[in-house]
Amino acid sequence: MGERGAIRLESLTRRYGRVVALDEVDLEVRAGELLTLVGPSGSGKSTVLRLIAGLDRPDRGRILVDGQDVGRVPPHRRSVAMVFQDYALYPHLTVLDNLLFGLRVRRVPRDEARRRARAAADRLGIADLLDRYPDQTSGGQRQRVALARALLREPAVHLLDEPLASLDAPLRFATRAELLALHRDLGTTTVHVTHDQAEAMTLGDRVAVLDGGRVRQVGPPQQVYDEPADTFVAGFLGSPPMNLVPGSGVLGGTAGLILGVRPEDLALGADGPVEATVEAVEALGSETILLTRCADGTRLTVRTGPRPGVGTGERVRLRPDPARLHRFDAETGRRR
Ligand SMILES: Nc1ncnc2c1ncn2[C@@H]1O[C@H](COP(=O)(O)OP(=O)(O)OP(=O)(O)O)[C@@H](O)[C@H]1O
Repeated sequence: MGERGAIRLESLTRRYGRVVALDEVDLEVRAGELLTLVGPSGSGKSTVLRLIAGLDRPDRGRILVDGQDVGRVPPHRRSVAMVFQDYALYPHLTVLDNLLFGLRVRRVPRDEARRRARAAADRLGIADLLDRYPDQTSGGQRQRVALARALLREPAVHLLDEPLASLDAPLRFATRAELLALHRDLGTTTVHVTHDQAEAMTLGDRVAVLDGGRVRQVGPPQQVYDEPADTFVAGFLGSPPMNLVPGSGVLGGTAGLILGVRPEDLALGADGPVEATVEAVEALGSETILLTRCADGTRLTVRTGPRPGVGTGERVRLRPDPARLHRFDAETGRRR
């Protein structure tokens, strides 16, 4: 476990006409690691997965799996299983036959194939659905079937393209925990694409942030959150995003700088140095988001506890945590 499936992308470039989907991407996924890939729509996340799976070819650059250049290896020969958001199950086959399909193709003996399919179905809690057709199951169940099918291939690499995106919130939460447990047990190298902030923060050993076909930052999620490499990452990871204010504005600093402070690092208090007016209050139950505006027009988002006791139109004073102020270069956006 955990010894195979190391991936190395070297200067990977993919253009579609004039669109540069990936621009000289260098990225390493360690054997046994779960890496989450996040970024806005169109940033190139799916393209990374398709190239690793061999479903598409790069214009430039190399893909190494366990040190071997897989550029000329066809998809079915790559030890890679991909799970899509839309499951891609065969509608005319039962759940069991969907699970058996890949094993049959690989000529696994019938009894062994059935035994393995049942074991995977048990593992994912779908053992009582084996005789149903995909359209007789729920979205969450279908997702589990797709995951079970990927498991059965026992690949060196799992590629998951937003596998939880179509699940409702409670199911998503439960399935996320299951995915994590599964990864811990199997130790299969996994690249997980997501839009979801919570998945980005909790699922991976490391997170890679992609924007415009370039890797902006790679690191353990908490580290990327605490020390974003540039204003893009600062604004992308975290919800609501970090407040970014030009230097010499309400957060201090000097011209040529952009200062950043996360909503949870702005405390409400009578002696706070920043004065603002509350424009909107979002009570989320466990916490409250205040949208405020300073006299110079700067908008600051504040995250505070439930029932903060302030309403729309009220004046508040805010104290930024000085230890949690971020400084970026106004010109390059890079962290300073
Ligand atoms: N087959 C294709 N033909 C033309 N353009 C494409 C093709 N596939 C992807 N692109 C373009 O390449 C860019 C990257 O696409 P990709 O699907 O990798 O983004 P993504 O980050 O996965 O987006 P999303 O989060 O919306 O799925 C986009 O601008 C997209 O429009």
